[in-house]
This record gives sequence, structure tokens and C-alpha cells, in this order.
Amino acid sequence: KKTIEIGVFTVYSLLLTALSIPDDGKVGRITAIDIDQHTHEMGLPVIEKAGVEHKINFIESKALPVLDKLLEDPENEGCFDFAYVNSKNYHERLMKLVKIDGVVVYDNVLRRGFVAMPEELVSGEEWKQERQWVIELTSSSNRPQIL
Ligand SMILES: C[S@@+](CC[C@H](N)C(=O)[O-])C[C@H]1O[C@@H](n2cnc3c(N)ncnc32)[C@H](O)[C@@H]1O
Repeated sequence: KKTIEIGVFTVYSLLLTALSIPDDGKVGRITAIDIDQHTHEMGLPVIEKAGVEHKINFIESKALPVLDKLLEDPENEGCFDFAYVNSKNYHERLMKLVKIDGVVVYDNVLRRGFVAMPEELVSGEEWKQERQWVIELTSSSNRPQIL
């Protein structure tokens, strides 16, 4: 019901979330953050056509300050059911904001398939670290679920 999306771009995934959550009459159930308002505006006509604009609270900003601001209010801890994100930089904060039985979806984490390869086939320290992070993240039993 209550979701957060970091990195909206031209609203492809945001539209799907907005169509999927129930329309319970409450506005702004999706907190959508992007540093670039222009790409969001490109997708806005589609959001309007789908009739889901009222569900979205778009914030033009870098994501970290918004997440920190949310966490200043203890009532926001564990308040999100779902998060959609494509960078590991927000992980620690999202673990506080998303409820215990919530779901965090990481987009773009297959990292050129490196996560499925033996480490010796992965070239570059940065990619090795990314690979290791994804493996640890997805094999941990921590809640919320990481998809
Ligand atoms: C790969 S796109 C997101 C794709 C989108 N989720 C979709 O399904 O189409 C990444 C987006 O992250 C945004 N972005 C990059 N750095 C950011 C930051 N520090 N805070 C918020 N948004 C950021 C970019 O402006 C870009 O729109």
C-alpha cells in the first residue's frame, strides 16, 4: 500500500507500482524520488492517462537527504510495504524504512551476470565487490525480503 521508489527516470516502474497498489482514496502513497525532474515530466502524461497521479508524491532531490529526513521521524520506521531501488547506497536506510515483512526490489543488480560467475572470472576489484555484496544480500535471512 505504501511504497518508495528511488530513481524514477521516465516512470516505467513507477507506473506499474501506481497501477498495482490499491486505490484506497489516500493520496501520495508512493514516495518517488529522482534528482532529475525532467525525465519524470516526460512520463507524467502516461501517469495522468492512467489516472494514478494522486497516488504519487514526487520529490526532486538526491535520495539520501530525503531518506535521512524520513528517518528523523520515528513514525516512518517500518512504514513502507515496498521499495524499488537500483543502487546499494540506500540499503541501510531502507532496512529501517521498510517493514519487517515488506519487500525491497533491487533493479539492475545482476551486474552483467557477474553474480552467477566464479569470482576468478570477474575482472576488476569494483565488480568483485559488487558481486560479493549481491551474493551476501540475497543469501542472508534478514527481513524484509530482497528480490
Ligand atoms: C536506471 S534509472 C531508473 C529507471 C526506472 N526505475 C525505470 O524503471 O524506468 C536511474 C534514475 O536514478 C536517478 N538518480 C541517479 N542518482 C540519483 C540520486 N542520487 N538520487 C535520486 N535519483 C537518482 C537518475 O536521474 C535516473 O532517472
